[in-house]
Amino acid sequence: MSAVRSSLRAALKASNANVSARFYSSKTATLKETLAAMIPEQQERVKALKKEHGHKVIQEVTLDQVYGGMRGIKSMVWEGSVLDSEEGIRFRGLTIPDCQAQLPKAPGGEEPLPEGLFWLLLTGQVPSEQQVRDLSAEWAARADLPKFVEELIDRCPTTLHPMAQFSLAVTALEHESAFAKAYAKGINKKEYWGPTFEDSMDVIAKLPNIAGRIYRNIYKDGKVAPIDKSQDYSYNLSNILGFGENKDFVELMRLYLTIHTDHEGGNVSAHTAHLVGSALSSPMLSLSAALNGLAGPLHGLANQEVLRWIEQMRDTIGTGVSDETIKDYLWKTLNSGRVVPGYGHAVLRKTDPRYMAQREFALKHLPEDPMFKLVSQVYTIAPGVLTEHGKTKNPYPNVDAHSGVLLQYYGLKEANYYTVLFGVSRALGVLPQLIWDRALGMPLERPKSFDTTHWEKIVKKL
Ligand SMILES: CC(=O)SCCNC(=O)CCNC(=O)[C@H](O)C(C)(C)COP(=O)(O)OP(=O)(O)OC[C@H]1O[C@@H](n2cnc3c(N)ncnc32)[C@H](O)[C@@H]1OP(=O)(O)O
Ligand SMILES: O=C([O-])CC(=O)C(=O)O
Repeated sequence: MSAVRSSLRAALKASNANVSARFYSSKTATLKETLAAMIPEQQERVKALKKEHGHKVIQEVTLDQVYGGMRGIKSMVWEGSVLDSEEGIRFRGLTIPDCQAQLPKAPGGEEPLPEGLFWLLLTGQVPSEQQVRDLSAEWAARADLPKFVEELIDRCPTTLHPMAQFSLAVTALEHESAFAKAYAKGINKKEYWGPTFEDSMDVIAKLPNIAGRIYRNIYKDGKVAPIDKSQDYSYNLSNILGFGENKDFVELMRLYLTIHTDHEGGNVSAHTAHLVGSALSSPMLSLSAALNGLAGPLHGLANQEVLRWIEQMRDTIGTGVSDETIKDYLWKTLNSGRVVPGYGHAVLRKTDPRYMAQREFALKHLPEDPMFKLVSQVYTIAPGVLTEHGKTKNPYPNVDAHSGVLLQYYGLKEANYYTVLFGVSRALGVLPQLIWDRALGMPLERPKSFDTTHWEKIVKKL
């Protein structure tokens, strides 16, 4: 082992690398080692940027933006991904097709492993196959839940929404937080990122057991399969849900968990994780807050709403119907004062590439499924209707317009559960940023607000 590597090892041990230490025997750099090596340079980069350009004015803000959900106000730092309104998301500069081509796959698999995307989001580097295998093994090794969290989930009434159960269980993991314990002992600010990394790895590793247990309790026999330590994250999640035997479902999970991770910083779940984390709340509390935002119907819960809406459409008008019939159905939804779920976006102005990735998966694996055909037909008709309706700035489908139809095809038909899978994936996107927030010493987030009387005075003076 080189001198650099052994001094890194000593530094990491000092920064609470309890579980990671088990993987030091690996020949390739671990994720924590890779990250530790990057932090000083990034700290210097940000320091220099602020010193030289900190005083510059970036943009003007209008009153419409203040009253309009802060759309377009450039006010956050988010390292993992940037969203272009026309092109869609790039993860550390890579598009979804780039990720499909470049990220490591499971043996015999064709879709990227979300472990690789997590590595990419955190470090900006495409990991080697060995690094991804080691990360799968590390997550599997950390997957066990504390007994009281299992009992907490088991005691939830089956009528409690799966997202509420999910958020409860993640909040309860606070009990295990290395960051909260280190803070209570008086950890130096410079070392915050170490226990934040450990907590993030722990909480992500435990999500298949939480998500799987909720599903098995509400919809099945309550029996939860053990984690297979030789398998990847998506296999284990699929297996706990009860779909481990179905290779195509496992492949779908790999794609699903990769593409739902991150969508730059301003979306409700990412922004929430960042905001709550800025108070130095633990990764567990920050993530559970993000999940509560994801559970709203204008955000992640839209995937549940889409499947319900498509099923209601099928039950009302049937399948194999004319375009005109679908058009009428869309108008009925709009005229009743509801949104068309899965369509529109706060930033995107074209079809979401995450929708396209799922559509391509469907064209390959389930081209004849009647529900997929219905979704495809809506895809050709809804943009015209929404344009004619004239309200939405984006008449095209977003990620949530497609996910449900894939899951139902493989037998995961319980739409109320769908956002839990979104939440598992979103954890892999928001926690890397929280680690960087701590490494860069990002401050408490606290924008200025005024009441309407003040705003009236402010704008009248302009
Ligand atoms: C993972 C994700 O979070 S992706 C988004 C998932 N959510 C959905 O699919 C729900 C349906 N879509 C929507 O409600 C919206 O398009 C949102 C919430 C995603 C974005 O909201 P905004 O940025 O405010 O959209 P926009 O500026 O285009 O809205 C202007 C008007 O069009 C309406 N509109 C937007 N999308 C739709 C839609 N799909 N159907 C009907 N009306 C719509 C808005 O409700 C708003 O109406 P209002 O002026 O009466 O308040
Ligand atoms: O970007 C947004 O506002 C919503 C979204 O698509 C996501 O969070 O995945």
